[in-house]
Amino acid sequence: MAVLLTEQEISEALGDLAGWKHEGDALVKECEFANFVQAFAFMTRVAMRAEKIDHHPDWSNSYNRIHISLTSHDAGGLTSKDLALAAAINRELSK
Ligand SMILES: C[C@H](O)[C@H](O)[C@H]1CNC2=NC(N)=NC(=O)C2=N1
Repeated sequence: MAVLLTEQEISEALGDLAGWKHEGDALVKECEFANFVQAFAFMTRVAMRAEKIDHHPDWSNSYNRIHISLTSHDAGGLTSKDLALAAAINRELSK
């Protein structure tokens, strides 16, 4: 099982993760797109990345908005896998 990050490790990492906030045991981000198709295309790209790193977002979609929450369920909090997925999501958003 992955090791939980310390508060200091989390706040340091957030410096490089634009738009992400630390809430409880999760990193959260709100995304807005031009329309539903753009939002769903983004979710599909992220789904492929999530499968590759075997770490998956908790998220919800309403038309052009997506609420994303990342946590490591098996570890009971934030791990390096959440940071890796948050960085991968930001890379997809910047394309
Ligand atoms: C067996 C497999 O590694 C686990 O089920 C993985 C898959 N994806 C996961 N994703 C997230 N966010 N948390 C997990 O604990 C988790 N566990």
